[in-house]
Amino acid sequence: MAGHRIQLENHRRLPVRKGCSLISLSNITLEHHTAAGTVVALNDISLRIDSGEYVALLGASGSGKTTLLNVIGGLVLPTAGDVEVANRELSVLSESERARLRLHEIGIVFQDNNLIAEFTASENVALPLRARGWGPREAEAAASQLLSEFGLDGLERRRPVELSGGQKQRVGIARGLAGGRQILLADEPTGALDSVSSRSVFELLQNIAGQGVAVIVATHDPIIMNYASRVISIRDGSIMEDTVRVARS
Ligand SMILES: Nc1ncnc2c1ncn2[C@@H]1O[C@H](COP(=O)(O)OP(=O)(O)OP(=O)(O)O)[C@@H](O)[C@H]1O
Repeated sequence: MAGHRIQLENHRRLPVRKGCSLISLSNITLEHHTAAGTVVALNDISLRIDSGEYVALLGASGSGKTTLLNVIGGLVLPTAGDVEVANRELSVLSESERARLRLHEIGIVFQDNNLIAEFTASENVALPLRARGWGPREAEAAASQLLSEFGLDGLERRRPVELSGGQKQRVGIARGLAGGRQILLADEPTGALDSVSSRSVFELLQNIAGQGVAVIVATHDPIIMNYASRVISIRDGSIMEDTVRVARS
């Protein structure tokens, strides 16, 4: 589906404006205390990410990429430092308030896409909308619209097992954005894909960022360098390099 330009008709158009701070991390440290000693997963990370940015987090295995996504998504709280996401300071929110913030503002996409096997593509995408209290018809209509914008016309009623790896990832991304979330976090979204499907997914994410969403992708896949607008290299829990770049795609 390379070259398919999404319009995100169904996406909140405003107030998502390019260049507004959506994520702000100040002096974040995250330590794990294990029987074998303390592991410093993140070490004094400060970072601001704006709407419309397409950020690639690159680093070796164990460098802290997933931990950083988890901190931004409010799935774990840091040992020290402040995290502000979509104008909310995460440390003062309860776990359920953070879950609610994710439901409204933060989509998360994983390597194995985490789609519910028994649900159709549109039911999977409708899930977060139903959780937000949308009626079934309204949610499924919005889901179908989003799937169509993502080049999945005609596949709405298929179950995950009846979709290719790339199609499943598109469904997962559509679910991540359903309802107009402003932030999309993706952890190795192309880890299980061939290079053609990987390009297509990275291009889709580029288009999504072009609509004002802040897209942050943790990956080992160098193909992302052709698409991301900013590359952050992490080593041993610290930012080694943070480069804003012009995508070449
Ligand atoms: N629950 C935990 N307990 C102890 N150490 C942990 C825990 N979770 C992660 N770590 C450690 O924190 C560090 C960062 O892990 P993280 O999963 O963020 O790395 P990563 O860059 O995402 O790796 P990969 O590319 O392999 O997914 C690693 O040293 C890891 O072993």
